[in-house]
Amino acid sequence: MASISGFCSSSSSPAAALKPRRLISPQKSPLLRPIVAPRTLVSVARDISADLSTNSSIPLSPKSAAIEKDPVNLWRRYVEWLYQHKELGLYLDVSRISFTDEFFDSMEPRLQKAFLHMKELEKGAIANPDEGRMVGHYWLRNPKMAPNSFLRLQIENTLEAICDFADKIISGQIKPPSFPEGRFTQILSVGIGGSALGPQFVAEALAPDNPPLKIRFIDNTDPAGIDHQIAQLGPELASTLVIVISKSGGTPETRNGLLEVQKAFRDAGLDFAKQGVAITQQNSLLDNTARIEGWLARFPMFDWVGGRTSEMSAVGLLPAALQGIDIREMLAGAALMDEANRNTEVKNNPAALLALCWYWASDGVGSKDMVVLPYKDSLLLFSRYLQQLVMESLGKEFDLDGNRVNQGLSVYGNKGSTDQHAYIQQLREGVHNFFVTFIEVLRDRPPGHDWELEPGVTCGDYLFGMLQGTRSALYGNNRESISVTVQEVTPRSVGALIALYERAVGIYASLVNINAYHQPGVEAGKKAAGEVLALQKRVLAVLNEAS
Ligand SMILES: O=P(O)(O)OC[C@H]1O[C@](O)(CO)[C@@H](O)[C@@H]1O
Repeated sequence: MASISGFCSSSSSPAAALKPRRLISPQKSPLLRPIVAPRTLVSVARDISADLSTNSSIPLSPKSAAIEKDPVNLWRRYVEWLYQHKELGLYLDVSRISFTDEFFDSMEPRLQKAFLHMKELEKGAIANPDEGRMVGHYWLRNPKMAPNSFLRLQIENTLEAICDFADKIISGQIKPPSFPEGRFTQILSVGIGGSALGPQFVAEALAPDNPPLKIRFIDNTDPAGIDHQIAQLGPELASTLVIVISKSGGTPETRNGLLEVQKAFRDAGLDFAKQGVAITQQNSLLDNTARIEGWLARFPMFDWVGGRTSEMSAVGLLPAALQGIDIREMLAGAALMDEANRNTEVKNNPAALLALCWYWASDGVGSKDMVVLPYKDSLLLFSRYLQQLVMESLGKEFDLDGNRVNQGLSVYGNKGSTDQHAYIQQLREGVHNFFVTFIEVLRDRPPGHDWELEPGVTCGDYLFGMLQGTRSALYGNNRESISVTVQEVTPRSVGALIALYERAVGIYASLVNINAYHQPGVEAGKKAAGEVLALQKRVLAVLNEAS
């Protein structure tokens, strides 16, 4: 590709140069390995000075009895189990999940088996027997791992095409047809499920304050919602790029969204085809429609990428690139994380550690929900994104041997410290049916922008304090938690987070012996909806005949 502008270029992570304020130097602690999430140290120090054993107001279940109450032992557990990815600046603290050594030993052979499954998957095994397809989202960030050169080239060429197209749209080389002096200013993304959640999460997390193109989403068949999005665009409909995303190319909600938008274009006297872009599988209904109608562009969705793991395919990369997000950095972060997750030593494999914690916390049967609490506004949609990734993958009626297991792991969450003033009350004192994942971001603001709103205290210090305080208060009442810490929210760290959870889901599915890569339950709902619509048509026909 001739010219790749900033959003597609690869550069070294700004996190490398990060020096957050008021951080404890790791060198000051002889117990620490070279890099430790420095603010986490503050929290451990805080726990050492607190007598956690006096906080418990709920009788201990046998499992809760494993919760480490001695602050010094908790500290040792933290040091022993802390996972650090130095290049990514990512830390995983599982010390507040109280799995025992016996549990760990008993899971080790199953984890080794899961690693073999993942290896087979990456080599191109048919991992979705229902649909007879491979599951290759890992190849998207490391095309060399693709099982053959045809697939490798497909991935590389698509990435080049995305960068090239985004470059031309942003630079104004490709112009809106009825606006020859201007350039495209808006994206209207039409898609649902995996064809919306990743792009929504990434837009919220990474889009700059003034992106080259602003993005809006139609992700439902709610007429009022659709009207609202179109009304908000107003005259800018003329400079809107409409990206219709559907792997299957036949999802009814997405089709309806497309028909509604096409009508809005007709009403405004605009030629939709010249502003329409399709992301879908080759020869799908959507692909054929876009080809026959001569849409502005078409990008492929591969059959070996599932909707919920499609963020690093054209589904996520094209909208991100158009918003000025460095997609090569996202891919680099994901590739680094994938590499870490190929480590067969469990302690050094963050996805395996996560899967192990989920299994312990939910008894391997989903008995507890996963509450995801990012303490960063821009990560607000992470839990919503994870909801599909985790629940559509793990929520299965049968295991791989055909036994009825009704597996799953429920995910919900919003953000800290906002939720402190909503449902944390119940988490601390109410029904004990969850474990928490805290997502901590060390960087408060870009360097040079912070200020002290009280002597010695910034706004970000409050956020940090709320996270540490909530975690300690929950732990004091036998509520377990995992903490994931990143230096800052960058394309690289977001790519790494996505890859971390994708792999953890794959490993967990293997631990509980289910197929993570199909969604038969969703099909049942779609079929039932089709029957309702068919019935409505018959009723209308009868009424029309009668009148
Ligand atoms: O991209 P498509 O084919 O429109 O599907 C959208 C979503 O529908 C599902 O197939 C079922 O809800 C999801 O797995 C998928 O992400």
